[in-house]
Amino acid sequence: NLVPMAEILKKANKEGYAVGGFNINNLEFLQGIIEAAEEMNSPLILQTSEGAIKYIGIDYVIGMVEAATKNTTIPVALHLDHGSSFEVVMKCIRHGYSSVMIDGSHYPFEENVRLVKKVVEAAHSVGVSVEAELGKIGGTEDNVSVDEKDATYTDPDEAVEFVERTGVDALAIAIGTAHGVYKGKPELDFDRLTDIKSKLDMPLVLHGASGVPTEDVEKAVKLGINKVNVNTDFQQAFTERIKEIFDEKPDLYDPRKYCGPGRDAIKAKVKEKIKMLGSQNKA
Ligand SMILES: O=C(COP(=O)(O)O)N(O)CCCCO
Ligand code: NA
Ligand SMILES: [Zn+2]
Repeated sequence: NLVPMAEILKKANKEGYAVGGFNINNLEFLQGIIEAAEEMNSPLILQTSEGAIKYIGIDYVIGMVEAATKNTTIPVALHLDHGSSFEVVMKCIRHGYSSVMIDGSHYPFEENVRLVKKVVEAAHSVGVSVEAELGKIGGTEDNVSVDEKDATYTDPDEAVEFVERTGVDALAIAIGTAHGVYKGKPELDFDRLTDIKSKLDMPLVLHGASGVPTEDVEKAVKLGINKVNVNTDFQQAFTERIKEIFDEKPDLYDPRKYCGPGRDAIKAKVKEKIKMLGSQNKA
């Protein structure tokens, strides 16, 4: 049984820690992530991008997550990451997602407000939580892509107006992170985060956390980030372990012999992230 993301993030905001928004790409990601969270007694936000839903199939996503959470004691939300339209959001809600992101950050402000407001009314009417984004983070992942020159930081005053007019449960902000692998060292605008948090004491979300130094993520959490999205680091952990396996045994052909160790690598990396976010024993 799933819980609304708002519940998980309200507690995180109150107690000053962050919860992982960890993307699932296949069975092994789901198993590695849920096992790590259970062993760390941590709340968890499982999330799928639209690309992952296309790859896995939404019925499989729901079926696998149902199996994964059937006997769990930790609170788990199933969240649509970077929902691109009202229609996709409604499809996920209809299939049983407990939380959705509607990402209107590439639209003009008024259009973003209009779209998000519409999603919030529909989602909240059936107890589903909503995340939106204001400002644009850079990088490319799946079909989410923003040129460096188009990346824009979140304006604190705009953020206040945005939240008042939409009623979102969580706001993804742009303070210098980017999706995917960084080219240079990311420089986070901690003053901007402090300013936004002082004006909006609500759950704030950091996207693009893979490749951000641990101490910078820990500082962002201290300053008020309550959800941290991670995908690339887990994809790299999975892939690097499998490459190692094939270096040792190039003639392997049983997928369990390399996807199993890949799963273990994800699990270990998830535990590191949970420690970084401070959500251990917060279930
Ligand atoms: O913010 C993130 C994760 O970013 P990263 O992969 O840099 O950790 N995501 O939203 C995950 C997937 C994005 C598009 O599918
Ligand atoms: Na990143
Ligand atoms: Zn993202």
